[in-house]
Amino acid sequence: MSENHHLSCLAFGQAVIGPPGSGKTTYCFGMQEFMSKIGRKVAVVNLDPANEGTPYQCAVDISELITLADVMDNLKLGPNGQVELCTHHGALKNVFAQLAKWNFRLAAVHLVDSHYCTDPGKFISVLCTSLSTMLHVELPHVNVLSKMDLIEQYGKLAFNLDYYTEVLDLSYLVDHLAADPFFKNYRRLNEKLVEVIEDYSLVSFVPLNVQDKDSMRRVMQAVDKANGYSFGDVEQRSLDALMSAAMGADFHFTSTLAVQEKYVQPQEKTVEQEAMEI
Ligand SMILES: Nc1nc2c(ncn2[C@@H]2O[C@H](COP(=O)(O)OP(=O)(O)OP(=O)(O)O)[C@@H](O)[C@H]2O)c(=O)[nH]1
Repeated sequence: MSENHHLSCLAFGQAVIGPPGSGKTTYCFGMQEFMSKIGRKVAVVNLDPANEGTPYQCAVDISELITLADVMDNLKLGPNGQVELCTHHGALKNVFAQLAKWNFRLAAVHLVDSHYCTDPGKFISVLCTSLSTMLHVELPHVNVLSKMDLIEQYGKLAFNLDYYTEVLDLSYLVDHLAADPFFKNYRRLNEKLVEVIEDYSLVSFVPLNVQDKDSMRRVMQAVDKANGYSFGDVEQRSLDALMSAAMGADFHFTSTLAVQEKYVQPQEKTVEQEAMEI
């Protein structure tokens, strides 16, 4: 997405991937705006022919070359299959490998809807998809929990936010799931799945709310670290100026606890907890 002036032969980029509706278009639009504001040269390339009427300024749009209808007709495919492109199919991986040959330093930015954290079964499945995407696309990788402002839209979190972002001891998640009579019979399967995730020890998440500049900065810096982009003094000064104008002194997205306090409703205390505090 962005160019580094000091290394004219290199370009740095984010390969934004994730399931349908996870917020990729919104993220590209927000990141383009955010980076432009701090003086970074940005070009967004749309590689999804099904993506119509993108809100961001597109430097290259694949739908000018091929449409979804053409692909479906020629290859006898249905309209779905977005996730498999990242977990199984070779096409996307080949595109990234070619871009690497052309000196693009890419990091994958994998977005998943944060409300999956409120359902332990879905969260295990998100962990599996994230891990197989990381292993398949073979790029430096940043997993992002998108739409933080909607995290508890469909239910409450059973654990603190850092439990989900840091992917801490998953046995608690399995226990929690086993308490549900529907999932009781699948305990062994879930234990094995989380064992694979823990053995690799690769998956963690950065929380994101695209409306929040501090949150965008945190994701941008995680991606910069992943793809090796380093910026100069001028950009740092623009970033400092933007951030000081953007947020109150009391809130920083760098702390997961602060993010939790902002977006997660406090748990109701039990009588025992109230008594302990007294
Ligand atoms: N509240 C809130 N809504 C968001 C956020 N990010 C995305 N959305 C909404 O989520 C919906 C899906 O977002 P998109 O950006 O279109 O998702 P996508 O991954 O590009 O979707 P596909 O192109 O269908 O794969 C839209 O209605 C967005 O407005 C966010 O941080 N907060």
